[in-house]
Amino acid sequence: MWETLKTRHQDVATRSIASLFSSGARASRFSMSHNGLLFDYSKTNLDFDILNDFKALLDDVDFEAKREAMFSGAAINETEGRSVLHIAPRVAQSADWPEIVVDGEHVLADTRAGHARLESFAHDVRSGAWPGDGVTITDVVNIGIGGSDLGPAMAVQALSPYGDGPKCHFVANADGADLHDTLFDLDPHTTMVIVASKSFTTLETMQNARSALAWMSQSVPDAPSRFVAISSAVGLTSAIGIPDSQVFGFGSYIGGRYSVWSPIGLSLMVSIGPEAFSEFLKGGLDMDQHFLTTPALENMPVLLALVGLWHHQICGYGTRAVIPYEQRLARLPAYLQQLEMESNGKGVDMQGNPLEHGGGPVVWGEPGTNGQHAFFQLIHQGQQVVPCEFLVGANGHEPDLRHHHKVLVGNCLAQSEALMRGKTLEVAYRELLDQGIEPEDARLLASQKTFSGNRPSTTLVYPKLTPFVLGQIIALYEHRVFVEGVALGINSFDQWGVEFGKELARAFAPAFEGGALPEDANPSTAHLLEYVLKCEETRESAD
Ligand SMILES: O=P(O)(O)OC[C@H]1O[C@](O)(CO)[C@@H](O)[C@@H]1O
Repeated sequence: MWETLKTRHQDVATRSIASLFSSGARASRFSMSHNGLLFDYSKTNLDFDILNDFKALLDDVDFEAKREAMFSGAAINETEGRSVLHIAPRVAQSADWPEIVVDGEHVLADTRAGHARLESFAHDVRSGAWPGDGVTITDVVNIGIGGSDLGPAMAVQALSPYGDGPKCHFVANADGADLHDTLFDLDPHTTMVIVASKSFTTLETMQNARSALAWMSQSVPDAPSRFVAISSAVGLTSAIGIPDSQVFGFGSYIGGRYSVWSPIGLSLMVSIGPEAFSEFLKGGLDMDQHFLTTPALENMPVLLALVGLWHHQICGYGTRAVIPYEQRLARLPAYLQQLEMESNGKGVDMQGNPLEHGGGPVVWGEPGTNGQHAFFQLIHQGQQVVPCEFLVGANGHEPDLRHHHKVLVGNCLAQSEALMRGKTLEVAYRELLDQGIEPEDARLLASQKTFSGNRPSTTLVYPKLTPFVLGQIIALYEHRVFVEGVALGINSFDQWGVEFGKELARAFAPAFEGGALPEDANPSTAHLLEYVLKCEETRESAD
């Protein structure tokens, strides 16, 4: 099917997307809605023949059976020998969802019990009942990195209008500046620290946790009592003395970058409250039900994936820009970078063979309208085509600033229109003449003001960024990653590619304590280190 799709691409490569609208019904036929969300992919070069070829491709790779396997708890993460059940916290919200049994463990029953315990703890923190010494927690510092940071950080910001609990802060980087700048003006007496790490071995997180504990110990006599641990490796959490009653575990079948739904989302739960957090889970559940039961070509995550495969694998566009017209989704592109690039940024298939059709694209982005004043120049006139994925809410949370929202939405719609429509040399020239520019100057300037157009984009419209809607959106993207991974033959749930760099960082550590670099270190690396150490000595003697 890949070859058929590539041939189709050759046939339609020069076709104008705008011309596809001449049939009149394209806008409604190449968009779909589900429970408040509208996904419009009409401003792409996809047609029904292409979609049907993709459907055949999904049949070839047994997509429906693989989807069923994920939901039923089969060990589809083969290289780590694990099930993939980030859906568990969501489907556990439905009393009727059939139990999922993995290695004799009743996943949903366990998930519900763990969730109830977490909810009770979050209630206590929010009400001031915890820590119980007359202190009310005003600030929460989540120490974690990757999936133990990006999901909660993105969601806390996204749902800030619902945030009526303690203020949440996030520390991820090994750079001490991150911890320093966060703790700088916090009161240790009223601060709770969450150490969030699935493995509880991640270097950055462990170092930040120890330094935060030292900071807390200067003022709070029983500092570990203000710490909470969240991990799949609960046996390791005692290393920093966190009491068992403040340790919340979750199953290893929930991958780090898929873990915002699990206890890793505690900071979000404390911020918006357990009821609103349940709404977030229910939004995810809504998307799960849709994804699991809807035919492929009416299925939102599948369609999102097919657009992605069409643009990257077939058209050869190297990157995908995600542009939320929603300031509070400022961290969504970073969140999706991990979700998509750590999942599908692979070079080999499940059997270890080089991927025939490549892995996932580079994902990047910024909120609109800011991006318009930064990188949209290239998107409109640069020589490479960057498919854009716009997201926009029909409503904002600021009724008094509704006029701002109209401008925001207007800009979003204008971008997708301009990208597709373009502007010919002739039109640009005429416009300049109409402005009274001399013909010779107009001719010169017109080429600068020409837009090739025919640049694809999709738009996801949601009613308002509520906890439920955010849950729908995040689950939508997660399932998209799964579909793309299945189509390409990738295991989307391991991340061996990040291990080698970690190994070398560990091996280099002694060189900073008077030891030596490993013998096989490259001379360039040795030269850089020598320079750093020299500067460090200079700084110390200057002190
Ligand atoms: O939650 P942990 O185990 O500290 O891992 C943090 C992150 O590190 C990674 O393993 C990559 O190094 C991610 O997959 C994960 O989200």
